[in-house]
Amino acid sequence: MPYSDTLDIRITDSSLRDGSHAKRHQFTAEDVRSVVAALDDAGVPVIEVTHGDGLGGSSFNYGFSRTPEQELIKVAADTARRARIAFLMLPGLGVKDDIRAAHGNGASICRIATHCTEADIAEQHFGLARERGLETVGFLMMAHSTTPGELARQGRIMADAGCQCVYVVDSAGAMVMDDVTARVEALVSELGDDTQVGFHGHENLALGTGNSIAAIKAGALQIDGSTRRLGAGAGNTAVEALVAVCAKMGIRTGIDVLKIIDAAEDVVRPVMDDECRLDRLALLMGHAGVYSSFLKHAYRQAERYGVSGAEILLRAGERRLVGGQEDQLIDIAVELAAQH
Ligand SMILES: CC[C@H](O)CC(=O)C(=O)O
Ligand SMILES: [Mn+2]
Repeated sequence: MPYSDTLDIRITDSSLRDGSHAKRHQFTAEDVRSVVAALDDAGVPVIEVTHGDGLGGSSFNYGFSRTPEQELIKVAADTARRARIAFLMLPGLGVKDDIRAAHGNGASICRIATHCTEADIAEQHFGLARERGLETVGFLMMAHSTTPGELARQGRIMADAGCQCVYVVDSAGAMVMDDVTARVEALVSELGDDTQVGFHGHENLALGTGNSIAAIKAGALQIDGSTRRLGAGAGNTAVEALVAVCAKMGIRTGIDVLKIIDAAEDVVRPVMDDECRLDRLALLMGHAGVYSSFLKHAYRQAERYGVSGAEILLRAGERRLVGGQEDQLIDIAVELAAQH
């Protein structure tokens, strides 16, 4: 079943949200204006804008935003002519009033993220979003760390709470194609036709595009990416590459291949501090199953305590740290410093 009469899948560009991690949350209103204008012109149907850790993420633990995210959401909504603006929130970090404010500022898609075994903490937020007429998406993060069956059970909790599309989120970029297929198929079979399934990939094993195609073949109708891979870790699936591959495969995305390639080079790259690279630490994240947004934190603590960033990440993987435990990287660095 296609996404709609005109699209086989719907792509959400996350460069102004997941890319916030790579920018250490320093986006300006002008960055958002220029990127949204270019993506909108290329036909990207959904653009996500928020602090990297979602509404309310601007904090000591995650890193303070340069520009208040509600202001960025408003700029995005005022700039987009066709694209819809989405925001992300993690229950507890963001609160219900943040959802109301984002809606008031022009966003129309509410994406709620939980660890992959904790969907129940999002029930009231899905309820509020649906009451307000927002479209809803659920993000089951670190999906590599649980079984397809458990993921399907968690997806059912989200769907029953009002979620209209449940995402398999490969937060650590740790999945290979068969892992994606098994998880997407389990969710599709649990949720049936009433609730869609999505996939959000990271490039830590260089499999973002391949994994996204595996997800589409298994029945996913919504796929995330970031133009120029602007995202945490080695970045997200490159939207321009995914669009080009889909065009070759006859999968309709509604995005103009040449325009999105130009947007990546001429508009998004100049906004980035650096390319999102598949370097030693990023690859280790995929290998050890570490949350992609820990990358900049690992660099910072390695430098601060004079220890190896690679060792910090390997220990984080052994401890199976989850989002929100960024401060544990400090503990690990202190421990390593004491041992050396
Ligand atoms: C909210 C934190 C995180 O960056 C969400 C996400 O994109 C992921 O888990 O990959
Ligand atoms: Mn991500």
